[in-house]
Amino acid sequence: LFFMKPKDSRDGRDLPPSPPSLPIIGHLHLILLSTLTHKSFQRLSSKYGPLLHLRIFHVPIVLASSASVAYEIFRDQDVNVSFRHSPPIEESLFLGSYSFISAPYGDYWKFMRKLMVTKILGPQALERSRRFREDELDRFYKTLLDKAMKKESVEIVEEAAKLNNNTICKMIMGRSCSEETGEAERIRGLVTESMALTKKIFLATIFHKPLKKLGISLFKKEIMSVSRKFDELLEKILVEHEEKMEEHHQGTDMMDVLLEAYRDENAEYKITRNHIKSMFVDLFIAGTDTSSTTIQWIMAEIINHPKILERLREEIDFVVGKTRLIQETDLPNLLYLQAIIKEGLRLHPPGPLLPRTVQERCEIKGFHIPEKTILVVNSYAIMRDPDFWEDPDEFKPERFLSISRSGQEDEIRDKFLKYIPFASGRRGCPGTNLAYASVGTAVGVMVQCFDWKIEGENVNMNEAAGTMVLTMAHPLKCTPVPRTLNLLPP
Ligand code: HEM
Repeated sequence: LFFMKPKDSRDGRDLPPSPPSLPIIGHLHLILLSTLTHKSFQRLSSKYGPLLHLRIFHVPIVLASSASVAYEIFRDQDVNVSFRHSPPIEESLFLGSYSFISAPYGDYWKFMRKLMVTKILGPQALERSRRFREDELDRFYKTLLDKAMKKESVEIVEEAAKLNNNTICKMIMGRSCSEETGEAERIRGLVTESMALTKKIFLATIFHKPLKKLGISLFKKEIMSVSRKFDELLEKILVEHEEKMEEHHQGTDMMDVLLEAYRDENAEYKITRNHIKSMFVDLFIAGTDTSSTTIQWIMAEIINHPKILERLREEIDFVVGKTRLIQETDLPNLLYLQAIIKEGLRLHPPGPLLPRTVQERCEIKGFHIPEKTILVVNSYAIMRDPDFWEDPDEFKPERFLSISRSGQEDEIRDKFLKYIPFASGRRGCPGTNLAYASVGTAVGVMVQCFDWKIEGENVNMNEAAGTMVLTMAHPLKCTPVPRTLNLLPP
């Protein structure tokens, strides 16, 4: 009975297979087997199959965990799975109804995505904002140098978060967040508070409908408090930009781009001030911790693999030399560094689970998926699948040197998608280019300019439980020792 294929009660068609469940809680006990949800899901899929139908209390979930299932989902059902569950607190700027991340696939999402790809995060826009990032990278290097001179240890994720946060601030506002007035600190604090809330929001999203009927609104107070603090800060920045626009100042930062769209009477979609503010909250949430945790994991892997570190340093010394700091424009010539970043993201994707909603009933791998089902793609399991990856749990950047540049096209032709740290399809990450640039230059500077001392033999690579972004259980702490370089002033 346990292994009988469950049927959709309405029309008797086959749902994907389902592991044994318990009354009331469904499969919750299986998901709680590990405190790391992606690992519980990985275990379930290796035991019961790559496409499963699960249930947590009354909520049905379809779990996808193989490269060929991912291919079918992102190629054949892309629009149909380009939806997320509606947000629990509509009026919040933070993952509420103004948010681009929470937006359903529709006119608003399409308008913003186009703006983002053409004017904010696309290659040409990134070229225009390159100098903002160079300034911040220089500041990052100087902070590390200062720590090195004082022989102080550095918590890598913390410094990387400051770098990414300041970079995004600068790209949004066209100026640095002021450390003196506490602006930078406030933004960092808000991002940390928001990240701590994302898991709660995910739970609230799943359970808010039945609870709302009982008059219970999960975590509303906490979510609205963060939203109000963001609102206050972003309104100030917005007004600052409007005043500059009135003085006919021609700005090039993200706020200028969105204000122009806001004032455009003929725009395809009329955005509001709340849309603008919410978009920046989205960028902070989606772009800060993801990149910082990736930098941390990659540094940990490199420190644990001295031969890889040595080879990377040789490459950087050869391509960049010892008289200037690595820059974004060097990255296309640093193939081993690129391979290291890809391998780091394969083993440690910051978003190991990709939650979507299936909008209309459809078929995947011949199984019936009812409308409005939550779909979870386990990118962690897919990128460690032993059927597709040799030594799947080993850090071996060389594997990406042998994969052709058109790796993803080959995958698509062969009808599988085995490398998806940035997801795929329409709702895939629009910040991919920025992420590769930020992670590449940060890791590059740390390897080019410093040796790293750790306490003990090896870095502990355990994953932290209870976070939405996959991060280290024991944050990497190490002491930089400056290398002998002859850096000329920029
Ligand atoms: C290593 C760094 C990063 C990784 C691994 C990453 C990964 C992802 C993934 C997997 C998704 C899609 C989730 C899904 O399919 O449901 C996503 C979405 C998104 N990412 Fe990134 N991301 C990174 C950095 C960034 C950066 C730097 C930005 C921009 C500043 C950014 C902006 C976004 C946005 C706005 C979305 C939502 C897209 C939508 O809903 O249409 N990400 N990211």
